[in-house]
Amino acid sequence: KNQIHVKGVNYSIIKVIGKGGSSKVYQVLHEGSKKIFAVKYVDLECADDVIIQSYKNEITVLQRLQNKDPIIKLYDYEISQSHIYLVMECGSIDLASFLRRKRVQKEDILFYWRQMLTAVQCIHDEGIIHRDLKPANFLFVEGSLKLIDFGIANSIQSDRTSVTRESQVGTLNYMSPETIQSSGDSHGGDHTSMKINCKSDVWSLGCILYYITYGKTPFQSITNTMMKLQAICNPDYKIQFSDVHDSNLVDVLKRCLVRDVKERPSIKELLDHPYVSSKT
Ligand SMILES: Cn1cc(Nc2nc(NC3CCCCC3)c3c(C#N)c[nH]c3n2)cn1
Repeated sequence: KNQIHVKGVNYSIIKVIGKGGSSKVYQVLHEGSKKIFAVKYVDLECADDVIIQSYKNEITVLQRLQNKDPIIKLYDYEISQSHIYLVMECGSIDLASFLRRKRVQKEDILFYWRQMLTAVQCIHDEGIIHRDLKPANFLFVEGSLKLIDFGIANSIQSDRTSVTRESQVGTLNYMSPETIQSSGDSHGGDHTSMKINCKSDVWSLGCILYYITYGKTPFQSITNTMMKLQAICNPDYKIQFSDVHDSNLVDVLKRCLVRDVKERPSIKELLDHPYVSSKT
């Protein structure tokens, strides 16, 4: 069957964009308007109440953020006992796939950085902290980067047929030291403030900017998971910052990748940083 019905509206499947454990994202055509959409399908058959609630929370937040430009548009959705369908705007490519394909021109780095900061600032303003930001969470829609999820429900990986799937899902390369350490005390120990918790997303954004700038993430070369986690948390493990054309960019990277949360800049401070504010 190559048709999807959501709230009685017919969509013809064009292709599968990505699939995760129990979810798929399709590129579809709305016959009536001849418009292209993305439909995210979640199979709830083997989902427990916690998973179902996490998807409902993600939808609630997505609805609440609809008036913000850097957030993916949700046009319609359907929740039943067995499935969830989300009809959303369709992007051209996610940032992870884009970065795998080509190196970013140095003059474009600032453009992407500003858009990522603005998108994450949107969710922080709504009291949402992602905690698992990576390139696959950002999507190009008509040339601008938008955030497609908020780290509430579990994520999806792109449908890459190649066996060597260096999947972005579950990658630790963008995880902040405090997230790694706090996930230890499972008795919900994040008594720290929202202000402090927002900094975890700043660390992840710094890792994404590092990847865009240098073509690899700060700890990518450490393949052993245990060793990687230790290096992320070990202040004696010095992250390398080779010089690039713009010393302001290196300064931004160094500030985002400070292990001490209190020393790490906020999104607001990063938007005021000379790298962002000194250019047009
Ligand atoms: C070639 N390509 C075209 C797109 N477009 C697109 N991908 C979406 N998710 C992708 C699922 C796999 C991982 C990467 C994101 C969504 C989406 C959600 N969720 C809502 N709209 C979307 N648009 C992506 N790659």
